[in-house]
Amino acid sequence: MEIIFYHPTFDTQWWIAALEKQLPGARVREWKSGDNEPADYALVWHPPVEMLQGRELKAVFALGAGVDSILSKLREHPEMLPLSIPLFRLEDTGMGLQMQEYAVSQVLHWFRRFDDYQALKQETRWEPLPEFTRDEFTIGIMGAGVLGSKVAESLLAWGFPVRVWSRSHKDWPNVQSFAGESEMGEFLRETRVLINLLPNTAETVGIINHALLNQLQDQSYLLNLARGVHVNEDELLRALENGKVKGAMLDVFSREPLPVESPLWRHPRVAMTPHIAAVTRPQEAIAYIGKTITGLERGEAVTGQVDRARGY
Ligand SMILES: NC(=O)C1=CN([C@@H]2O[C@H](COP(=O)(O)OP(=O)(O)OC[C@H]3O[C@@H](n4cnc5c(N)ncnc54)[C@H](O)[C@@H]3O)[C@@H](O)[C@H]2O)C=CC1
Ligand SMILES: O=C(O)C(=O)CO
Repeated sequence: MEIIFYHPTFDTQWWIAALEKQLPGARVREWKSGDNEPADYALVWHPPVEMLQGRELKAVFALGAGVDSILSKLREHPEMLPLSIPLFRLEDTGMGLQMQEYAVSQVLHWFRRFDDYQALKQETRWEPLPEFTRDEFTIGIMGAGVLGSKVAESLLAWGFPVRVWSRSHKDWPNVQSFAGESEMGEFLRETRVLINLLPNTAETVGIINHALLNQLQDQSYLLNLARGVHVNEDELLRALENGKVKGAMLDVFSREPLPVESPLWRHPRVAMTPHIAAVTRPQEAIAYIGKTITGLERGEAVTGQVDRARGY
């Protein structure tokens, strides 16, 4: 079995050795421009069109959870990957735990008013503030997929009321579930902390805008863990000014790296990280890819295939 590998930043030689160990009998090579030799599988992140175009592959694996960048390239270059070749993505593979760590630490930060105490410290003020209670801290998670479900689980364990909004209703214990546009308003009305874990699709671009933020409770919080294009950043800044939103924690931005002139850098109630909420964990990713390739070779049912028509 021949596997080609391309990632602009990963330690390719390390990955090749680990993949060959996971899949005895497979020959893994780094794809380089000009390599047209046959291959059965391709493992990629931001692949050049030339790498995939015209190849008779059994499957392509994206080395991340979100496939928006590869799907957007495919819209420009549909010849890069015919629909007959399945595209897989990483399902959890260690990202669920990272998202849980991120979400729990940030929600507790706001819940215990550490943002307010930090602001008081700037003014040298010693001032105990009233406590928040959990019943005024309802968590609303947009996107109830692999990662959204993990985040819901961890915040439930901390005793917060949790609700989710996605395409279809979920029957999860102790979680209120809302689905589709018709239930969006009801979902937002009680939400105090909005956590975004939607995929980037034509339907979700710009979804966190003035109209949506306006339906949240006053003095709400936004945690964006998914993609920057989900948030209209100018409208978020306005909501921060008019009191709708009290604080935002952003891991992802409409342009990355975030340009220095963006006012988000300087806003006192915006915190940020540079798109590190959940990174690809090599061992877990390789175990999943190995298991999935073995399943495909045996003709077994596997999970993680992207629905290209749906866009995620
Ligand atoms: N910031 C970071 O470091 C990372 C960000 N991500 C982002 O997180 C996203 C989510 O990942 P997973 O949970 O694995 O995806 P998933 O595909 O398992 O879940 C997506 C969820 O969104 C819902 N959804 C999709 N379109 C919708 C719509 N139009 N209306 C309502 N609900 C809709 C689906 O029903 C599903 O519940 C990824 O697409 C990626 O962009 C993923 C990993 C790391
Ligand atoms: O896997 C993804 O989609 C990511 O955003 C990784 O950072």
